Amino acid sequence: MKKYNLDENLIAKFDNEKAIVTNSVDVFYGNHQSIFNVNLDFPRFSITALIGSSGSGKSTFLRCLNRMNDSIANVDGNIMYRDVDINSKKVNVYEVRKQIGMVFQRPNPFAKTIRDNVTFALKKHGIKDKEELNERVESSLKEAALWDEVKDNLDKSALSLSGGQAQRLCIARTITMKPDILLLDEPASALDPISTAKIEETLKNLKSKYTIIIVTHNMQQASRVSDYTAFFHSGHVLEFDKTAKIFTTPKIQATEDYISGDFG
Ligand SMILES: Nc1ncnc2c1ncn2[C@@H]1O[C@H](COP(=O)(O)OP(=O)(O)OP(=O)(O)O)[C@@H](O)[C@H]1O
Repeated sequence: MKKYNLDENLIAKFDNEKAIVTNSVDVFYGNHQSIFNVNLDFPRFSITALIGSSGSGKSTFLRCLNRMNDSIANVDGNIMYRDVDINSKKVNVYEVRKQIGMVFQRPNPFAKTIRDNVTFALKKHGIKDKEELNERVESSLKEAALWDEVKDNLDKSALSLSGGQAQRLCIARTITMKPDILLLDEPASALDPISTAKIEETLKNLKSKYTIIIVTHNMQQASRVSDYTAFFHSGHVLEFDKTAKIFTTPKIQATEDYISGDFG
């Protein structure tokens, strides 16, 4: 395995408004440290890709951003969202997840109707008005680019959807809560190229309303959809910059080796 200089990290800062900022984030699974001193500013209304080889810490870091590591790891450092450190145990995790939603690698619709998948969380939060629920179903499915395909079958089981449709339903289910930030952990890795293209198109359309942070192994996908890219290696972020820069003129050898496939 090649050795890279972990001190040589190049984290660009931008003037854009920030959606979420991490300061000195370290993550420990028991005694094993998986994330080291990550300081990243995520620009608002843009897509940031987290790239890096398997085990480099992308998912662990992503999960810190809406407290999904609470029961499995110790997370140190500050994660600032709207002037609040959401890593503080005093902060209500359910409130955090209302603002910062997550979509997982495998589409995981509930064994309910398409409509009920979208309204489930809304009803839990006390929204009962039928008209409002119907409006939210339509607008969320439209935003997730699924409405045209399912509008005549809203009361059919979500389990009858294809993998790509189910993943767009999971996106609709998340955005129906009107979050600020959408986290996606390899959302297209289980999908065929056509479904993947639809997800990518959907994400590009969503970034006018949401800040999106996506973990991907797929370099073409990172270069197609993202505005910014963070390169993870052994739990460190070695380089963060505009995606166009990372993919054309990376500043360090490790990034160049990773994106050109000459890494390990
Ligand atoms: N639940 C867990 N318990 C203990 N160690 C874990 C756990 N999850 C991840 N790790 C360790 O943390 C490190 C980072 O893993 P993580 O899954 O975050 O990397 P990744 O870059 O997302 O990898 P992949 O691309 O394969 O999903 C690895 O050493 C992994 O073994």
